[in-house]
Amino acid sequence: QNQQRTTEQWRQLDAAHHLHPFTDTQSLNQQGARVMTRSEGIYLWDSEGNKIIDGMAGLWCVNIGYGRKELSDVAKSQMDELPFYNTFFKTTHPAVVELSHLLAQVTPAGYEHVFYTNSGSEAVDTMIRMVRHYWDVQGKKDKKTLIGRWNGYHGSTIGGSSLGGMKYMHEQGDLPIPGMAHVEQPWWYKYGKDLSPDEFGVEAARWVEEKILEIGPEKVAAFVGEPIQGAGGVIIPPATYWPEVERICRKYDVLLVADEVICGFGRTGEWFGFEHFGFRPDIFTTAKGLSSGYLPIGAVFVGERVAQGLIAGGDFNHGFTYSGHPVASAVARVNIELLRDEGIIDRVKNETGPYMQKRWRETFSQFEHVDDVRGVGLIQAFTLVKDKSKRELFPEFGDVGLMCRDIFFSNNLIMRACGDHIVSAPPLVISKAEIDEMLGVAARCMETFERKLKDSGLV
Ligand SMILES: Cc1ncc(COP(=O)(O)O)c(CNc2cccc(C(=O)O)c2)c1O
Repeated sequence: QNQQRTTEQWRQLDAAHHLHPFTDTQSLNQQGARVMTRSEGIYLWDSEGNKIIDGMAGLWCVNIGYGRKELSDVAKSQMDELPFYNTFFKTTHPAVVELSHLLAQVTPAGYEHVFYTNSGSEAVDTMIRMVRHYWDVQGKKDKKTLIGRWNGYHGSTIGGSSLGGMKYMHEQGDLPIPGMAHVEQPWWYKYGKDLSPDEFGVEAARWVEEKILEIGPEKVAAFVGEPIQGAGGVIIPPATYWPEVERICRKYDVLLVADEVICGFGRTGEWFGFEHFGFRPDIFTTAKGLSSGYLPIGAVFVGERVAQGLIAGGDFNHGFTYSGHPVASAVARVNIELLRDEGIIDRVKNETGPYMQKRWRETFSQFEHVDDVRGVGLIQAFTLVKDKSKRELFPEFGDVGLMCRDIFFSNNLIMRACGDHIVSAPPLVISKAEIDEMLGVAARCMETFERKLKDSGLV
């Protein structure tokens, strides 16, 4: 259906008209974008006919894998029947009702209410407004500040990027907005010093208590965190971290929010990351795996306490034209039904996740400049380090990460460099054979990388 063009023609038109996200447009246009034309399972094909292993499931989102006709079929039939209607002004429609009913079944008990958005960022901004409105309705109008983590990622809207802890995003456009605070991330490898991971987990959670006391509990509305920090480098907190954070939030009556945009819908082997780590958020935000990226949709799940507060609180003046969009809702419903009925999440937990974690460690631990090889379910990473024996990172954090990522990419394997962390989050349908194929390519790339590293004089 797209007009057939040469790669060069697509690149030229793209360079002439298309501004890409998170991109230095000038440098991209010098080298030209890679044109992805079609996909199937865990594979992509580009306009030059290269078959590519998508070790990142797009952007951590294509949980169901590419090419599921059940989703395109339901999109067409819903679009033919009711392509759009809004959920403002006392109207609803079957597609969003059925999705909401299904989501109440796949979430643990106590999360019966869901608000829809078009993205994870909008889900985060919705949460920010909900949290502040909730405390207003409770008569605690000073309880406004939200605490996040440095290097946390909560999207690109003004609210999401303020709550996020990416300093380069704050510097761009005079952020954060008022009422945002940050604590250090629970990254044992860098901050753990001589503490054991379990000791460090409690220590890192105490940073939250210190921040609450510094601001004043009567001013702190919520603590917000990704169960595993994704774009911040797949920072997996020690098991002691989240239960301690939950205890602290309850102690000071601070709402606990999980940002499940990456961890949600099976990524860790549980439906949600908070189930893996054993805590219960008051609210959690989702997007990505909700529709497996086939159509844009996000959702905010509201626990009983906040839901009752909002429902009793009169007009909640917030929402989007496409909140609960019929076609996105129908696609999300079928996506969730497939994840559930095909037992995909159980397989991640009991079969392909453990296999990936075993093979991932076997493949990468052998390399001289790789350390902190880690992962849960089907989200995994390692860190490129200057000297393993001293847990010494490279001084210009990020340069070698890009070098490594480019070697994978030119060998038709997509992994992601977050600083000097190399991370992967493939579609949840990846088979054991495909895991072996992916890691076979990766191992050869790492041999090339270590040769290049030695030639670079960086080590
Ligand atoms: C935890 C979390 N919260 C919110 C968002 C924002 O979602 P939207 O993008 O749909 O507004 C995200 C998104 N995460 C994200 C998005 C784009 C790129 C990368 C990367 O790691 O390269 C990560 C995320 O990972």
